[in-house]
Amino acid sequence: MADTAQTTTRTDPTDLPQRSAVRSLLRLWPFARPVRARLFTAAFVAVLASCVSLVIPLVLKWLVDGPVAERDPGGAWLGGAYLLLLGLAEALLFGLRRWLVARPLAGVEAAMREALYRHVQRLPVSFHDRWSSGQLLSRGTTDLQLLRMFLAFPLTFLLVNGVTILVGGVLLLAQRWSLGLVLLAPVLPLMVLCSVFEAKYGRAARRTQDQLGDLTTVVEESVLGIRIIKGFGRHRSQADAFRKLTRALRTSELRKARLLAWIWGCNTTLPELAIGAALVLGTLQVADGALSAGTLVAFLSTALALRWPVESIGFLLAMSNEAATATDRYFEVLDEPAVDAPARAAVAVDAAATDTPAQDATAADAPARAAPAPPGLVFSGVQFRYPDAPPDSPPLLRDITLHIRPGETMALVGATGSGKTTLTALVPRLYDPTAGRISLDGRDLATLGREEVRALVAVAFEEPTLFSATAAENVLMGGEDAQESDFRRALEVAQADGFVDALPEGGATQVGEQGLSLSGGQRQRLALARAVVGRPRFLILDDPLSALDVHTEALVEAALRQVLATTTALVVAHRPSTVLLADRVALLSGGRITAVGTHHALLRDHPEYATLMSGEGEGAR
Ligand SMILES: Nc1ncnc2c1ncn2[C@@H]1O[C@H](COP(=O)(O)OP(=O)(O)OP(=O)(O)O)[C@@H](O)[C@H]1O
Repeated sequence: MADTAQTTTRTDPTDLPQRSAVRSLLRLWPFARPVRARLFTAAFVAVLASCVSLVIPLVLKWLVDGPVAERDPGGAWLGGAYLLLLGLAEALLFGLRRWLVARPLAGVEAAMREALYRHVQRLPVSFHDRWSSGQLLSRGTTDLQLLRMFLAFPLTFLLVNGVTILVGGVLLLAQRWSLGLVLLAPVLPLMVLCSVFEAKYGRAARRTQDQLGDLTTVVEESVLGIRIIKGFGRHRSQADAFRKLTRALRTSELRKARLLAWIWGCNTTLPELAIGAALVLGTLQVADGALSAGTLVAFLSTALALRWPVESIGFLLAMSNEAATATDRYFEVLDEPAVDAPARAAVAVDAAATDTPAQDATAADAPARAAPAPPGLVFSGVQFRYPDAPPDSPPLLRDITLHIRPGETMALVGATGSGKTTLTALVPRLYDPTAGRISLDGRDLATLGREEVRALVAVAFEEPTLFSATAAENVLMGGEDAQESDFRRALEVAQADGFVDALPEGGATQVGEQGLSLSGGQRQRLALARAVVGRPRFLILDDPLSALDVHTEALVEAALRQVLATTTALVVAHRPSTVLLADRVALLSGGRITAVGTHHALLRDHPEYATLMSGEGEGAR
């Protein structure tokens, strides 16, 4: 996880490339496009409402210079009625705007969340190795909420305020240009201050949102690892880690608040000073008889009507910046290439990027490409290095050449950390080899799409992962078209039928988050049932019986033997009992397959294998 800090927890936003908030926000267009008609109508309605508010000072001018000056009560009532109607119209228009955007924007948020979730499912495992779950969670929740709020509020109001300030400025200049110039004097300095604010706030927002992601990771790990935390009494250290992050987040939030207070202060003070100066000048002009009282009232009412649009600009810019940061964070995930497509071209590129001289990789590949691969599961000159491994380290797997014939079961044996799990992970294309080729019944794995691979290959890992669903749903995940009879057969193979039937609602019983309401052995048996339910052509089992007691292991092995007889299987084995399920055994050592043969032949001829099987090698772990 060393890279996580670099890739996903960018707590130093100065490392980030300079970005334009507008360019970032424009990337939202494809999602906002379907509701563009509503968005534009809502913006138009809001502009209209704002312009209505600017008519109010003009009615006031008419009222003061007309009915009030002429002491005409009928006119004054009429003026009052006009003002009431205008106020009502403004309120109704703003209400209409809100109604227009609320529902479609909830839809935009849902569509973006769905797109993110779908994409995350399709991303390679190497992506998930690098990214912490908290960073993904915060992008799918808080960041998307920020985006919905931006589309609902700041996006419209930046436009509305801009138009209001423009129209108001023209009205001010038209009413009394000299006073208008006094009022508009702060516009330029405010624009400069706002652009400085925007740059600073953008960095602060990025830092905060990344820290929120880190915090989510800690909370999630604490919840999932609550048994370990309690078991080892790690409450205090966990709480310390949490407190450290919350303090860092608090510091960043305070910085944002300080910046906001600063721009809010400037946006309030400078216009207030200008209004004060205009009031003094205007009063002097009224006293000199150069200006009517009605014009001064209208002028000042217009100026006051412009106060909120000017003051709120800092706040709207802050929200827009947070939305731009949220957009960047969202697209950082969405821009990652998925692995649906066949990877043959990628393999060629990756091979060139490895430490192995290009001609070596090509040499290893060449025969495999020239001759069609035989049926079964074939590894030809396969090389693999984890993407985040140090660049000067040798590949974890080198020149793996192995042929598992159709219907054959091959056990894979090797010391801890020798790369057995990694080798098996290449078959369902959780990772792609950095060189060489794997073929399934003569078809190059790298030319198969994800769906095709899933249809051919099933896996059960040493660490069984279950989902918060029913026992049956967990098992049936292994075969889309599986029937009730397949389900029963899979349970029998995994010796899971007894305990599943004894659950309160049988197969329909919820197994709890990650299946934690079941024992380790029960989870492992359900995972095994999931692997065999779809009658896969190729079966990959990574030490699937490790959590079972000796008696259950013997029963599962007996049933598994029948399944293995009809499929081509690669089984990672640590114990002789599992090895005996296999027709032949491959010994993985130093990143290579150093021996292939029957269990007894290897025991006789290979001291390393004999040591591993005797359990002495395990002591070296
Ligand atoms: N996602 C990863 N990124 C980088 N290195 C990894 C990753 N997963 C495993 N490794 C490294 O690859 C090596 C082989 O790991 P692997 O899990 O394949 O071994 P194994 O033979 O299955 O071990 P065991 O028998 O203990 O299960 C280890 O040194 C491990 O640290």
